[in-house]
Amino acid sequence: MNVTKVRSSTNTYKVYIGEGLLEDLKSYLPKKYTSIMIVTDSMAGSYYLDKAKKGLAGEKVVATTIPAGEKSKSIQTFYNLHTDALNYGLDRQSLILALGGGVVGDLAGFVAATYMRGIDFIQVPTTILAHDSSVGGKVAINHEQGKNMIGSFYPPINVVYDVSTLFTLERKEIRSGYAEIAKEALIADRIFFQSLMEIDLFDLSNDQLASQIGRGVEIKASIVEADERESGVRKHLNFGHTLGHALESMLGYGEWTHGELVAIGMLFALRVSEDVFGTTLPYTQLHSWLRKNDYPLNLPDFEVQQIIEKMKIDKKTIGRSIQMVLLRDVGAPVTVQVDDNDMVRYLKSFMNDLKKI
Ligand SMILES: NC(=O)c1ccc[n+]([C@@H]2O[C@H](COP(=O)([O-])OP(=O)(O)OC[C@H]3O[C@@H](n4cnc5c(N)ncnc54)[C@H](O)[C@@H]3O)[C@@H](O)[C@H]2O)c1
Ligand SMILES: O=C(O)C(=O)C[C@@H](O)[C@H](O)[C@H](O)COP(=O)(O)O
Ligand SMILES: [Zn+2]
Repeated sequence: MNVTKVRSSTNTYKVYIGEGLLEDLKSYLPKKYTSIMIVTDSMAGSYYLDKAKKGLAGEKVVATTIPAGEKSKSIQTFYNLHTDALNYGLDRQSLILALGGGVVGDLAGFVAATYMRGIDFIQVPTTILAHDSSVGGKVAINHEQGKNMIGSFYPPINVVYDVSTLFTLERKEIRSGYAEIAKEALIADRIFFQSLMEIDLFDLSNDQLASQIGRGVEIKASIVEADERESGVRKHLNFGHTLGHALESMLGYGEWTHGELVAIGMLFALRVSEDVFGTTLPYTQLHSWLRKNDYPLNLPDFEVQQIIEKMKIDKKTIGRSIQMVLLRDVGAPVTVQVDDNDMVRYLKSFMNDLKKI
């Protein structure tokens, strides 16, 4: 088992990564709770809820299941979970346990952050992408107008990542998770990035998967420890997200996965970086790898001005000015303000390039 410690302003928590951890889930709880409410979704729950309950044998456990998918990161589901917590009689000594991917983790974490002004929660991620979402304490729900617009920084008390859950993931979810791993590599580790570009996502060994997730978690943990509240370097974890989040919201949440759109956002950010810094970056290499692994790159036609308006609804925006995370080089990210006129030009040229290949 691999254990990474993450220091936050309110607590230090551990990220346990290993196989079969669900079977002994209880041993990762730091104390006795009056009750535990497991929040899961219809897909993750169908595979792993019974296992998680068994791993908590002897505890007072209740469970609530939300519909699978990004649309559940909504104010309505958030409210329903508060109602469930009240109906189940959760008190300030209760625990919320998020069993699922980033949707469950972000949503249940935000419920924990707000229920009775905050109760403990534990992340039990079951997707590859959730190596990113379960670490760092960003919890949120979406607003119709923008991603993660309603939320908080609220660290978990621990993260228990049973990687044996990952073998039931659908292909598009493997792709989605690996887009965030590629992001971590691009902003922090050139050698890691090159090694990723050699893998076939649908022919991964257990060891490859565990070590690549482990490296992703290391990178994420070191950045969030340095800048928990995103006043500086944490913005780099948003590489690819300025466009990615805009597209997610324009496409209506859930038709495309988060990672698929972050992947397109990263290609765009590489193109803009090349222009801004007059350099050559691995755009073509990333593009070929995305194609080889069947990432969808066929965006519908959007008005460039509409995309720009959406990009402005971003937490990095200052005034009305778009801030993008760019790369001076692989492993050398920097946040840069991009002028609207330049953005029109960049987007038009990028959308044309995407159509050509
Ligand atoms: N808080 C953060 O720092 C952070 C970081 C990255 C992404 N996010 C958020 O995470 C969300 C995306 O997370 P996600 O990609 O995990 O999506 P998700 O939670 O919707 O999971 C993807 C799909 O996989 C299913 N699933 C989950 N575990 C499974 C398993 N083991 N086997 C089979 N199917 C399984 C789910 O039911 C769902 O249908 C987005 O909302 C994104 O904004 C947050
Ligand atoms: O942890 C972070 O910081 C990130 O930016 C990680 C991103 O992968 C993630 O999608 C995050 O939820 C985006 O945050 P937001 O503040 O742009 O909503
Ligand atoms: Zn992300």
